[in-house]
Amino acid sequence: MSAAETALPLIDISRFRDPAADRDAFLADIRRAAHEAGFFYVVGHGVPEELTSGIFEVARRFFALPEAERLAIENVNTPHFRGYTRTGHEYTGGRRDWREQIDVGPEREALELGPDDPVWLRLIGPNQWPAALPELREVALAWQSEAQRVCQEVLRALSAALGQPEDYFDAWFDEEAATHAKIVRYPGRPDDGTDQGVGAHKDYGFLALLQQDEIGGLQVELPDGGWVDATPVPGSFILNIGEMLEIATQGYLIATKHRVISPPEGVDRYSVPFFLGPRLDAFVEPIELPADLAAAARGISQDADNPLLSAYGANALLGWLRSHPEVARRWWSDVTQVG
Ligand SMILES: O=C(O)CCC(=O)C(=O)O
Ligand SMILES: [Fe+2]
Repeated sequence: MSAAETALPLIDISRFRDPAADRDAFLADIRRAAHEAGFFYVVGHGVPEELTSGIFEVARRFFALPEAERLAIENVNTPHFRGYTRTGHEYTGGRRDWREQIDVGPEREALELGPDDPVWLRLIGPNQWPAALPELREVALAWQSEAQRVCQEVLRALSAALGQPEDYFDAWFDEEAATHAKIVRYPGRPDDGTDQGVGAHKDYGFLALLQQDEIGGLQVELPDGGWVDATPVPGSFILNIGEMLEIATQGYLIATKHRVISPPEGVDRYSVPFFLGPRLDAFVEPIELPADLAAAARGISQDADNPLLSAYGANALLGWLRSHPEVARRWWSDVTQVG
């Protein structure tokens, strides 16, 4: 499948630093992709093939481990939403997602918190790694660091495309940035007639990056409410705009809804999404856009069931509590107000 046959735009991010490339043409291309679709393929990213195949290889080995080994790092063990989630134990839009996964965040110790500290600081804490597959840690952290590098490069290109200095957002993405990755397996659809691999949603950080295998199933919502396939393009990542960037641009950039349809019975799909979240204490303020872009800003679409809160930590916590009710019940039942 070549990019010309796909419904979403394709951006070669290496053009951003290439002295021989036409910078204005490149910025116009990435601006259009992020404004119109909010979803695009990225090539020219420089992530070694060894790492992209390595992460799928450890993923296959992890999900093939006996259930007891996977459950040894189940996310209900800690309050930080890290570690393993069994198939059918995560929810989107109130409905069960048919996928199993490991959540990985930055390697940090839990904080000693007092009663006046914001509750979302309790999200910070260590990862859980499988004793039976020690190489997963190294590969996952290396992959995550490359995914963050690519996302930050795309964010710098978007900042420039929006008439801002390239480093406009850099301060939110220091070593305390709330980034995270998921290593996901979508089993073939269950025999109960459902096919929700993951239900329709927007991502709530600044940007998300996705490495998907060749199976397909990711779909992206069109402005008219229809859905298009984000067909796999070998060697590419898919990048999409998150809600924080939609807020910062007053809707000039768009956080597009997407979902995953389960593969057919007997087929597994693997994917590795990465979410570029800022520091938990980031407050997202509107960018002053050039007049022509401001005129094309659509405003922010508030969803009554999923209100946008301004401090990133509050949004992130709300998202985690909704999608992982078992962790919420065990570790967060004292929390009645997140923001
Ligand atoms: O696995 C995929 O293709 C997409 C996953 C996704 O959208 C998410 O986890 O937020
Ligand atoms: Fe997503």
